[in-house]
Parts: sequence; C-alpha cells; structure tokens
Amino acid sequence: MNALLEVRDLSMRFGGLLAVDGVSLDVPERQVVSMIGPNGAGKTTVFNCLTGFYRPSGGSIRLRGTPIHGLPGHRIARLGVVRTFQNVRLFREMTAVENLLVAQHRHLDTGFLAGLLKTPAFRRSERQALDCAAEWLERVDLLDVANRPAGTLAYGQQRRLEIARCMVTRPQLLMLDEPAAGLNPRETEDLKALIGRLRDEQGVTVLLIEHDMKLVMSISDHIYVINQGQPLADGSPEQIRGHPEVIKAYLGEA
Ligand SMILES: Nc1ncnc2c1ncn2[C@@H]1O[C@H](COP(=O)(O)OP(=O)(O)OP(=O)(O)O)[C@@H](O)[C@H]1O
Repeated sequence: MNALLEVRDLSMRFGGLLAVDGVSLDVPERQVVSMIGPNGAGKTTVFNCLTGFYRPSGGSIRLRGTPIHGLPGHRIARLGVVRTFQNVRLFREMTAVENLLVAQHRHLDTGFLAGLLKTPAFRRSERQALDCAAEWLERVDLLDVANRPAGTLAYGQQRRLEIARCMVTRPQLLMLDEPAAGLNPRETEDLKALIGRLRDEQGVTVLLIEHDMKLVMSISDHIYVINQGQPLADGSPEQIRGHPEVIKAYLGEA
C-alpha cells in the first residue's frame, strides 16, 4: 500500500545553495516518522516545501497519491497537511479555547448571513466547534486553563495547545518542527506520551523534526537522516542508532 505522504527526489535551491538535494521520504499512515540531522541540514526547508511555503526546485510530493508539489500553502493546508513551528505561534492575547475555535473557523459549515442571523444551523455548528475544542483541551491536559490567555501559559502548555490547534482541523498529516525545543525533561515526557496517544488512539500520522535524540529514538517508527541537504540514512531507531555514518555526522556531535 502507498504511504500517506510520498516525497521523491526533492530539491530546493536558494541562489547558489542547494539546501535540499535528492531527499525522498515515505510517511505511512498511523506512524511517527522523524527527520533528524545537524543544524542547517535542510530539515525545516523540507517542511517548508511540503507545506507549500516554498515552491520546490525539483522532485515530487504526493499526498494519498495526489501530487501537491507547487500548490500554494492554503490549498495544501486544506488538504489536511498542518504544522507547528520551531517557535510557538499562538494568538497570545486569546484564551486557549478561543485559539481552538479560531482554528476551526473554516470548518463551520454556515455562511456569513447565517452567522448574522444566528440560525439554528449556525448555533449547532458553533456548539460542535466548542465541543471539539473542549475534547482536545482535555486530550492535551489543558481543560483547567481553557480560559487563560495563551500567552500566559507555561511553555510546555503552549506547545501542547499548538498541537491541539492543529488537531481540531482534523489533519491528514501532522508535522511537528522541534516540538521539544525549550521543554524541560518532564514536559518532554508529557509530549512523548501525547504523540504516542495521537498515533495509537487517534490514528494520527506524524512527521517530526527533532533534535532530542531520546525522544526521537523512543517514539519513531522510522527515521530519516539528512546531512548537508542530502539523505544520509534511514531505518528503524535501532538501525539508525548503530549506523556508523550517522554516528559520525550527527550523533557523535551530541
Ligand atoms: N529562505 C532561505 N534563503 C536562503 N537560504 C536558506 C533559506 N532557508 C534556509 N536556508 C539555508 O538552507 C540550509 C538549510 O536550512 P534549514 O533551516 O532547512 O536547516 P535545518 O536542518 O532545519 O536546521 P536546524 O536544525 O538548525 O533548524 C541552511 O544553510 C540555511 O541557511
């Protein structure tokens, strides 16, 4: 069976710099697939190509067999490819629950007039959005801070809220860019448990960029290693852990 996401021979050039050069990835459904590599290896550039932020210089990207390379970002997002960023990007003045309601806006299946008139269909739709927000706040353990402004939450809580904000849009593919960055060991453990639950209980497919090797090794079904824009190795955590080239290029540095 084809993977949910298939990337073939992806390249991205910035002037004279080939930041991504011949990267291929398979992300099967209901798996956690990780991309690792030293700083500047090209991981975030791959993410930016996958989400349509950059138009790749070459190669192909397919979601359930449908080519998506070169599509604008909003169309790719509509197809269910959603991401978090290295730096938390929430509406800081809005409460946690409001952040989740805004994210669902496009799913409200009512128009402007229905909103103005507060028709029964509009009220039903609003109710569903609120139920969904509450459900996800509970799943990421933020129900007790639902009405606090997002900017006042602890960093680990903000990271979890970002993931919930992705999840309320019912994504096909959840892409997490260094979700453990800035977290303490306890928060990283919570994050690991959350990603595991997303996959095992919610059937979510995750593509992860992460520098925390303990997290990567314990959560990933498959790992791709990128070095200087090029694929270096891929395999199970056990295969990657013992791979001499990987140890030389990356793990040896840690
Ligand atoms: N918009 C851009 N214009 C020019 N060069 C860029 C651009 N974006 C990234 N690069 C370059 O491409 C290379 C890959 O960067 P990228 O951010 O993808 O690496 P990374 O693996 O995500 O690194 P890190 O782990 O530090 O986040 C770097 O040399 C970077 O300077």
